[in-house]
This record gives sequence, C-alpha cells and structure tokens, in this order.
Amino acid sequence: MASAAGEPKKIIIDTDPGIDDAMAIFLALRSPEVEVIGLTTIYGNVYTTLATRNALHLLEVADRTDIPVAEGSHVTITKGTKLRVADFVHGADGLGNQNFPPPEGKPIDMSATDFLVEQANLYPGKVTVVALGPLTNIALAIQQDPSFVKNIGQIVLLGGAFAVNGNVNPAAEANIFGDPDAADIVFTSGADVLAVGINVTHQVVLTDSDRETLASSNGKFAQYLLKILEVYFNYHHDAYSTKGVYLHDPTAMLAAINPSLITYVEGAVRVQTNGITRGLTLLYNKQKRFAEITEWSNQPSVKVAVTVDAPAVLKLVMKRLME
Ligand SMILES: O=c1[nH]cnc2c1ncn2[C@@H]1O[C@H](CO)[C@@H](O)[C@H]1O
Repeated sequence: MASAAGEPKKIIIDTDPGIDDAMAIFLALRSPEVEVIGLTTIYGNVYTTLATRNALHLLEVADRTDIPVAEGSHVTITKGTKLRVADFVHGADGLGNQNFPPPEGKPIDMSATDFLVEQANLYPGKVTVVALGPLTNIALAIQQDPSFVKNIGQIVLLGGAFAVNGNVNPAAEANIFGDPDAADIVFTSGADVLAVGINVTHQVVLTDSDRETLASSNGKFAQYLLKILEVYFNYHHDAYSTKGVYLHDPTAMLAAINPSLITYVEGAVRVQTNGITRGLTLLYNKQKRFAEITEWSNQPSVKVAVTVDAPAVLKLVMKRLME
C-alpha cells in the first residue's frame, strides 16, 4: 500500500468543513506523501451547500484552486432530509463564525459520486478516499458502480465508536449517526476500509498550550487555524473535561498518510440503523464461530484502528501546520 518513493498517494477528501476538517485538508496539502486530487463535499458539520462553499474557500486560502471540488449529496442514502448538523461544534458558518467572504470559485459540473467513480476507474487501485463526514457519497458510489469497491484503493474513514461511548449519544459517533444506512453499506461492501473511530481520536488532544505554540508561528495555515479554533476550543471546554480539543479529522488523515502511526484489528463491522442505538458500530472479531448465522456472518473484514501514536500525530500536525 505504501507508494513508491517519489510517487505520492492520490487522495480524495470527502469532507464537511468543519474546523477539524480544515486542519486535515491543510495537513494533506502540506504532506509530500500524498497528492490531493479532489475534494467532495457532504453534510455533517454543516449542510452540503455550505460544505462546498467552505471547501472552495479553504482551497483559496491555501492557493490550491487547481484542486477540483465536487458537491455531494444533500440527503441521506434513504433520501432522509432531517439531517443532524453540528453547527454547535463548529459555528454557524462551520469555520468558527469568522464571516469569511464567499469563495470566487465554483464546484465542478459533476456530482461527488460521479467524481469518485470516475477517479477510481481512471486510477484503479491507486486512489485513497479519506472520508471525514457521513458516508452517503461513498455508499452512493458503491451502489452506482459495482466495480468501485475493486477500483478504489482504500477508504480511510473517520467514524465509529468502537467499544466506547459515542459523541452524539452514548451509542453513536457523529459521522456514522449522520447516515447509518450508508455506513453499513460501506462496511459490508468488501472494499479495503480502515475505520478510525473516536476510541482512537479521543487519544489525540491539541491542548491549550499547543494552541499557544501554534500562535507563535507566523505560518499562513497556523494563523488561519488559530482564528477558527476558538469556537472549537470553547465547545470542548464546555462539553468535555479535556483541556484541549480532539483532533478527529487530522488523525484520520495522518492514518491515511502514514499507516504506521496506528495499529488496527480486523473483523466484520455492522451498523445499527434504527432504535435507541441507531448509529452504533459493532465489530465482530471473528474469534468465535457462532452456532447460528448472524448479521455479521459471511461479511467481509475491515480494519478498525485500536491504538495511535498520539505524540507522533501531534508532532506532525504541529510541524506541518506551522511551517
Ligand atoms: O459532540 C459532538 N457532536 C457532534 N459532532 C461532533 C462532536 N464533537 C466532534 N464532532 C465532529 O464530529 C466528528 C467526530 O465525530 C468530527 O468531524 C467532529 O468535528
């Protein structure tokens, strides 16, 4: 899976920017190991229209308007329109209530799903999707093109709460809760999936003192992020007892960039799609052969991250965003 030296791994970032999405996107743009070939957008931290606007804006901030943005689904895979949007985490604009001017650019004239399918076909086995929001676009690509799961290199997703409490409620993590049916399609698709859940990302905390260190850099990205991080810090101070913020999306991004930063186990993952535990992710480690056929039987294995080298992740985040 590691690409040959000098040949960066192609990635598409499926994103709902989002403060930690902004960090992850900048991180990818500063990482020589990967080449960002497109952004696709999705609801989650904000509605899809705003996600597209923010994706275009972030690429303009980074002077990377050469990277295409394809707009994704406005509804869940079951055509649900009652979306859960986490503006209380990221601000009403998704980027820390900074009232940035609207972007000059426009999304390409192609849906996120069409773009994902096109790129997977163009570079079979070579494209990694880093999915940072609900999995609707990815599930639609799987449904649209039966060869997508074979053509896509890997799907690294930020999602799930494996054997820990969720962050929407005790059962569910936000990205899976956003579209549990889509998540179940992705987990059972047979694609090469690596799930980085909040059991892992809650180990990676950017502290108040790290934020001060970030402030000491006059790098473009560090200065931009400082502004938008205020709202994210305030939310974490209120909601959690942690003295800092969780680096969800940056950790998933770095797991895609450098898999040696995490360890994982393999097994079948199913997602609860209704009831009080809607959005729950449950891994079957295939240790026991059950007497009965279960909903996990004969399902393909996926990788589920279990440990992370948090100091190394934090160091990389700081270094690359401060340069
Ligand atoms: O408490 C929360 N509720 C909803 N979404 C959250 C919360 N905390 C973080 N995120 C957002 O959801 C993803 C990780 O689950 C991340 O994108 C994070 O920014």
